Amino acid sequence: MTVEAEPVAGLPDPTEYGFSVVRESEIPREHHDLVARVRELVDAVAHTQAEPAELAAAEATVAELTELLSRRRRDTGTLLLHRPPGGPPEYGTVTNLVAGPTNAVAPPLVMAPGADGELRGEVTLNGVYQGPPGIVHGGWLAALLDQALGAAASAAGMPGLTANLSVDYRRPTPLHAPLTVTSRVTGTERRKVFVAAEIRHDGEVTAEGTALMVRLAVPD
Ligand SMILES: CCCCC/C=C\C/C=C\C/C=C\C/C=C\CCCC(=O)SCCNC(=O)CCNC(=O)[C@H](O)C(C)(C)COP(=O)(O)OP(=O)(O)OC[C@H]1O[C@@H](n2cnc3c(N)ncnc32)[C@H](O)[C@@H]1OP(=O)(O)O
Repeated sequence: MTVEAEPVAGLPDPTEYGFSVVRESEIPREHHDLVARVRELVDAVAHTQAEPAELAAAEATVAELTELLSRRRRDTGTLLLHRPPGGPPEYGTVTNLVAGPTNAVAPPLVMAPGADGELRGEVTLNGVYQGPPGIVHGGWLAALLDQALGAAASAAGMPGLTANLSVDYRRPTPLHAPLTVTSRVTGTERRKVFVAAEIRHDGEVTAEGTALMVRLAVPD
């Protein structure tokens, strides 16, 4: 494959384009703790068989908390700046659906370089991510792969948007079980970055995907 793309030497400062940016270290520990609790809450709400009066009491309590937390909100597009040791700075969104540290819907998936030059992450999904009984929803697996694929391009200094994504589901992916996600860049051509990723359970590939990421064009 022709190698014509070059890593983005220095992305422009996103704040110059109207983005808010937070560093990972700026998110208080208490916010991480709250997100972890809300993840448990989402799972509890999904599975509860509480009595109607208990449900009504819980609803009132949650409404109060929502009001409290909504008094000071971040911009939805706020970027999270991650500075991996030895790698280029990477931007994601702080509320990214798959990896956002403040998004209680995100498992989250954290990808980091492995010994073999791949990106690697571990994730365990609870019943909130269910499709068929006991099995992870295929759309969610596609989301995990998309994130891992985008992260591979970003970690190589070539962040972009997914232009296309192809997923093969090889085996049912179990809930409540540790999953390993791996991804890497397989080739580049002008602004096109070709990437591949896998999800494994117990060493066996349950889903794999390839994507074309088109590198961000730096605005004039
Ligand atoms: C300003 C400072 C910013 C700082 C950084 C900020 C943020 C960082 C952002 C993100 C990166 C970080 C991590 C995110 C990680 C994961 C998140 C998951 C990924 C996503 O969730 S992402 C959302 C879903 N995604 C979209 O929302 C894309 C919608 N879409 C478009 O925005 C355009 O469609 C685009 C940009 C894709 C291309 O548009 P474009 O105008 O820039 O480029 P163009 O069309 O010229 O294509 C160039 C070459 O790609 C070929 N090409 C294009 N499309 C193709 C296709 N489908 N199949 C085969 N080839 C294709 C052409 O044929 C040409 O090829 P060739 O070079 O050979 O001529």
